[in-house]
Amino acid sequence: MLDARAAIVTVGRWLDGKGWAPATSGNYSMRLDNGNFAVTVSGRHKGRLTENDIMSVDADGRSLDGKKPSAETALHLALYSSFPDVGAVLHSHSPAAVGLTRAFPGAYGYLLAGHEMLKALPGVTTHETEVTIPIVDNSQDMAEIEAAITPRLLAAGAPPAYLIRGHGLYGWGRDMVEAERVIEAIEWMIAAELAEMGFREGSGR
Ligand SMILES: CSC[C@@H](O)[C@@H](O)C(=O)COP(=O)(O)O
Ligand SMILES: [Zn+2]
Repeated sequence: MLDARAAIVTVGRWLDGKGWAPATSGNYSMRLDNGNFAVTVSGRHKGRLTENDIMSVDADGRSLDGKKPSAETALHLALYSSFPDVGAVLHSHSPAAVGLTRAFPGAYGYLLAGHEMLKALPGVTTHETEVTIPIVDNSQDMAEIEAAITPRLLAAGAPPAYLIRGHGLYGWGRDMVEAERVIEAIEWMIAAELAEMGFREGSGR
C-alpha cells in the first residue's frame, strides 16, 4: 500500500501539471497484492494529494478505512474485474478530450489512424493501423456508464481506454507506468487531431 500511495500522489502531480486534473477532477487507483484496491479519496485536488488522500476499498467498493472513495470507484472496479491483468487505472479531465466528445455529439467512438503515437499503446507495432476509442454518454449513475461501456471494452481489438462525453478519459495498464503511457498517448493524439481540424478550418481545406 505504501508504494501505491506514493505512485498515486506522483501521478496526480504529473496529471495536474499537464492541465488534465483541474478543480479536484480525475481519480486514480491501483490493484493491491491483498485483493483490495488503493484509490483517491473523493473531492481532493489531485495535484496536491498527500498519502492521506489515498485510501483502500475492497472489490465491492466498500471503504476499508472510513474515508469516502472517489465517486467513480465503481468504474475503476469494473475494469479490474473485467481485466485481471490490469494493475492501475487513471481518469483525466483534459479540455481536449472533453472538447472532442462535445464536438461530435452523436459519435459512438473516435477513430485514431495513422499516428506514430499509436505504438505507445500495448500490442501496437505500426502506425499503419487504426484504433477506435469508445465514447459513452455521461451519467451521474456509475452503473449506467459501466453497463454501457463494459461490453464494448470486452470486444476484440478494444483499446485500454474510453471517453465519457463531456467528462473525460479513462485509461489503464498492467502497472502505473503503462497506464500513464496510455493516457499520455491518447491525450496527445486527441490534441493533435484537434490541431489538425483547426488547421483545416483555417485553410478552408
Ligand atoms: C469536480 S468535477 C469532477 C468530478 O465530478 C468527477 O468527475 C471526478 O473526476 C472526480 O471525482 P472524485 O469523487 O474526486 O473522484
Ligand atoms: Zn471524472
